Amino acid sequence: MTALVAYATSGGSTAEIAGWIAEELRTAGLDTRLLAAGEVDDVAGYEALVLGAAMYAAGWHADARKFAKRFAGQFAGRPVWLFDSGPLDHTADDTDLPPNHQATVAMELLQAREHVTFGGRMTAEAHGWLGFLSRRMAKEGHAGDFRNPPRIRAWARGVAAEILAARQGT
Ligand SMILES: Cc1cc2nc3c(=O)[nH]c(=O)nc-3n(C[C@H](O)[C@H](O)[C@H](O)COP(=O)(O)O)c2cc1C
Repeated sequence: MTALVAYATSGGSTAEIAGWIAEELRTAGLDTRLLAAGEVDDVAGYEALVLGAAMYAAGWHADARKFAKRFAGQFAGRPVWLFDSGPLDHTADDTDLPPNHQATVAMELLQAREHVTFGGRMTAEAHGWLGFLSRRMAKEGHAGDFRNPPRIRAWARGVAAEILAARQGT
């Protein structure tokens, strides 16, 4: 049995968070695949899903939105968790941020158990459109890494425990 950790990213920081989560699932003894959301074309074989999205313009990264639509209803009976990463300050750690509209839709489509928001990261070194906008936002004082690996890893250990508990129930 294999868990899937899928992520939607433009600058790579959400992919890194997904990697930390996958590491914790593996440490807990779960066989785990880590894939970009756009690379997933079949979900039939997975016992559980963690889907993560970078947040842009108050919404979810398009690859995560498309994933939720493509696989709507296909995780029935299997546990699903959603996370997003975005705020360039400490609000995600200090408060329980509610899911935005697109995350709420994804929760319904995938019948997710839980949604959580983690802080984001922005560097001025990104390329292309992201680099252009990031440099502008960095000048306004928004650059930085607001991810919290201990919090993310602790959350992932809780997810792993729930996946293992779900196995007992089957
Ligand atoms: C143009 C732009 C728009 C953004 N819009 C939001 C937003 O609406 N809400 C938010 O929480 N974070 C926003 N962010 C911050 C990103 O979500 C954050 O940098 C995130 O870590 C990026 O993830 P990625 O590196 O995986 O693409 C924005 C960043 C950029 C560059």
